[in-house]
Amino acid sequence: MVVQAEEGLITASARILVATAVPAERDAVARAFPTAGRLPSAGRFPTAAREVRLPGALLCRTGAGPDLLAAGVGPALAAASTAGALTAAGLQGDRYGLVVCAGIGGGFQPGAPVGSLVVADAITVADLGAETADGFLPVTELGFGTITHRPPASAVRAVAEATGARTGTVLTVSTVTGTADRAATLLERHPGALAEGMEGFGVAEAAAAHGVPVLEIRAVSNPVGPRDRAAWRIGDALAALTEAFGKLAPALESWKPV
Ligand SMILES: O=C(O)c1cccc(C(=O)CC[C@H]2O[C@@H](n3cnc4c(=O)[nH]cnc43)[C@H](O)[C@@H]2O)c1
Repeated sequence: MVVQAEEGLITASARILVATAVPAERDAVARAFPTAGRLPSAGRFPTAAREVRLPGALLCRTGAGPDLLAAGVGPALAAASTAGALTAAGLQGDRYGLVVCAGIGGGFQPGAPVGSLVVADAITVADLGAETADGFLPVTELGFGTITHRPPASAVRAVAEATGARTGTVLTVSTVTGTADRAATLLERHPGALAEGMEGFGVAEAAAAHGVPVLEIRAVSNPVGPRDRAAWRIGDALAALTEAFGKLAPALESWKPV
């Protein structure tokens, strides 16, 4: 597989790490790689898969497909787990060429209806900063760090074309949005936001620290807004994730030089 991204050449030997939050999401991605084997009756992984114990996380090496990591819920644990996997690969001299954060997420309405797929052109942390009397200040305005990672545009396009995903900002939050007011505030601050999740920025920080490009793909399981558990469609979103990854392997192969 040869992929040219803005960040550099990803070669035929490049491996892909897919970081989800929970095992159910990881297994939804695994189901898209039938060449890796059948799901064993007693197990969760394709038969060709091998489990590698890493500090704080279990890595599933599918062989034919990408490596899969259930990295944990929230930006901090997802960053720690992803960094561990990237470090382990680097120490073995077998670095990853791409990290993909994938999972279910909330969709801002009407841009990202439940059941739709979103690929991030910006991975932005929404609540890292300071609350002041005059409103929220992002951490960058306090003189620290970054709040946005930008995936390679050519890769984002390839994913969108192959899967039909909508393209926009995916926000990372530490607290799931639960009111219409909060959703409106987030959209006012981030007019390009289509979805929110809890891991993307953490995964992206780890990838950036290792100089590896990152993507984020979210299948929308619920609307962002007033809390309504009856409106969750987690099964449908997991199925959409499987379908998306089924279309992704050829898309990655067809990425063109920028
Ligand atoms: O209790 C609630 O109201 C509630 C609403 C949505 C999601 C949750 C979760 O605990 C799931 C967190 C998990 O799933 C991703 N996720 C899914 N939907 C959203 C969302 O609307 N906003 C943020 N994250 C979401 C997230 O990436 C976590 O991995 C609870």
